[in-house]
Amino acid sequence: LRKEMSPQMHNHARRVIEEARKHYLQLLDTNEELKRQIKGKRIAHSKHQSFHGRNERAHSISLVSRAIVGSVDAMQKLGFTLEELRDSGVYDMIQKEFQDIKLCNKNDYVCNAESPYRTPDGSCNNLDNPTWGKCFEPQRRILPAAYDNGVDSPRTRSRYTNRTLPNPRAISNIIHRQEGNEPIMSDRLSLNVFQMGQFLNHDFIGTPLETDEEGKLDCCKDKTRKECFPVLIPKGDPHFPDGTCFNFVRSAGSTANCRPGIKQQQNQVTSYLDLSQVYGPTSGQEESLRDEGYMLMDSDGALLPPPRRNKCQLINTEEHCFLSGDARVHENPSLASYHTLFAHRHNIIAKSLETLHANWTKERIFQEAKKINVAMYQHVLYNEFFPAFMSARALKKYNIKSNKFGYSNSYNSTLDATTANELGIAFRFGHSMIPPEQVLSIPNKPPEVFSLVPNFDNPHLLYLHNKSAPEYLLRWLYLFPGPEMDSEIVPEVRDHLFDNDIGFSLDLVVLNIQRGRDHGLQPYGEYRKWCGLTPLTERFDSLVDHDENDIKRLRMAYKDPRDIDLFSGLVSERQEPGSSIGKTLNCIIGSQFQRYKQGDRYWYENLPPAGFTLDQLNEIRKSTLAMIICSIFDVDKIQRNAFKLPDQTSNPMLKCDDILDIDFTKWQFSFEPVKSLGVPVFDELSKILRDFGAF
Ligand code: HEM
Ligand SMILES: [Ca+2]
Repeated sequence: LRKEMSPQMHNHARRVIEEARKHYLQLLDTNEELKRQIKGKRIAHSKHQSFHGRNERAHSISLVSRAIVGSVDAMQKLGFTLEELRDSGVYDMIQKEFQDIKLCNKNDYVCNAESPYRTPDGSCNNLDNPTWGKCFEPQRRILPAAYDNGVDSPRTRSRYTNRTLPNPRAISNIIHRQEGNEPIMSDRLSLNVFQMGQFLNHDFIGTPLETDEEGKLDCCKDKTRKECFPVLIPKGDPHFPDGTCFNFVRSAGSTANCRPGIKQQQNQVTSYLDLSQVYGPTSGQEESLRDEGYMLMDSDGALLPPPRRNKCQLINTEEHCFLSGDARVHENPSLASYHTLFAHRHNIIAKSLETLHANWTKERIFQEAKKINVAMYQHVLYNEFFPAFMSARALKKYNIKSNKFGYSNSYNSTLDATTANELGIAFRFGHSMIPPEQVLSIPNKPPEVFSLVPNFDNPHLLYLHNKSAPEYLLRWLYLFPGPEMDSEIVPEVRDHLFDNDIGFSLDLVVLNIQRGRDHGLQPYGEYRKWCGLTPLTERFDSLVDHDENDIKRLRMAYKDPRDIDLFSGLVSERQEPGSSIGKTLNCIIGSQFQRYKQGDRYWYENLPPAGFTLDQLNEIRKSTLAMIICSIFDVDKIQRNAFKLPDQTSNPMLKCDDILDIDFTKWQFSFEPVKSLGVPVFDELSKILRDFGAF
């Protein structure tokens, strides 16, 4: 029976909502972006402020989302269920109250269905749902959220026993501590799996944090603030002194048309695999990274260009930070070398196109080069990267590998490619593959080894050897093995993450576990069920996909296996035969990457005008990471598959001269994007008709 809401209650609801609006808009007092967003209403007492290191738009969206979720929470506290609030018109009242905020009105998309090129922000990829996969939208969920209060507060208790969940640092110490002096190394995979993994995740997810007016919060001081979820370090910690605390700031939310509901975390990058980490996830950012048809580089064309303001750790006044499509670019030097690689690759493609087409506009050169660059990257991911560590069973089940011939015919406009919240935690499995060092591998010289810790957020290594370091870092990434995917995490990120001069640091594992709880994610066992694997019981022998040693550690950390946090459960899983990761991880990764493929209208194997002619597609299909590296650096030899270690029989070293680049003459004839006609016209119609065969 539906609970009726009395008129008094309605009035009360209105007051609660107005209060929420007022409260949060006051917080926005200093927010320039939001002031632009509020039509016709001026907020008083504006104070000029510069916003260090945060995306203003993401912040505005998160504040509006807080006001809306806050209203829902306040009403729920009065004893109404979410269904009752929806059915009794309270949701409509909330939505109306926020209608004048432009951020809440996203129904005005005019999509060009014939455009051969993606939008930078991912809008209009799905023509029926133009915001699917767009940046600043809420993350998708695989399973419903399990917030303590049902609306937005972190999950802190067992849903089975109601006991408080174990402390994340205690879990980290018990399950994720590295036992030996060195991590266990893979005998199959090169470090490129680690580095492509991090580079790739910055393409599909970027979860902004809640911030205060200054853009910095001290949650160890202000423990009770709504934006805070600090982690107290248990007594007797082997690394951190007693009584210390990790400053954990909660993730920011997003609004989805300001529809009232529970908190959903925001994604401030595009979900699609569109190299948004290179080109930027908004048209404004893309514009600032461009040099007409080319990508901007630094003054001698070797490294990425300088940003307007340096915000990374610089140790040398002649050096600068990097302007890139993603602010995380200098997280470690080998990541920056990947960004450099793909920016250079764009320019090589642009040059080839310009040579073929003197009459093309700069815009067309840029867009076509970007389209080819993204296509090659997608091909490398799905045919080299994933097959290197996923199981053959999962590759098949989730339709990961590409067709050998013809178009893929797999686009499904009902499949939402928006990144799942759960993937943002699950894909951190790569944290167990982080090496403790960064190495410059120079031919015929001993390797130059640098500790990782002083190189977080510091681009200095890239400048070494006259800026040839990106090449030497990459040489290290393909010639050397990476740490095995397992539950052990190197102390460089488990004890020394972002170590500063005064010895303050973080534990990446703690962030992973606490982040999952912050997002209200359900525990590991629930995702096993979703994947069709055997459910967990209160007995530890129900962990059938874990080895004895890992079960021992899990048992020490958790009272009940059903409470095991998603990150810890996944990285400690036994590897599926023929794969470097376990069954549940294969399932979560496979199902999302199927969406990135089949839910992307611009997937490179789709029909033109979004895709390519068959001749062009067949060229793209020759792409390998080795080919891309050979085309940019002065490398003599490289193994065929750069994600796997060289092996005389199965993965031989090849001369770069023998690895042919794609043949750009196939772009002699291309779809002409003519907007005024509303349909694409062709450079040479007969050629295209032959390609299509069927037409
Ligand atoms: C030296 C290497 C790396 C460092 C220092 C690093 C550090 C970090 C940090 C500090 C965060 C934010 C944690 C939080 O507050 O919740 C993060 C998030 C993440 N990391 Fe890493 N990471 C590294 C490599 C990798 C690799 C190799 C992968 C995957 C193969 C990966 C996947 C992720 C993912 C998916 C997220 C979530 C991103 C988001 O939601 O915005 N990371 N990492
Ligand atoms: Ca993207």
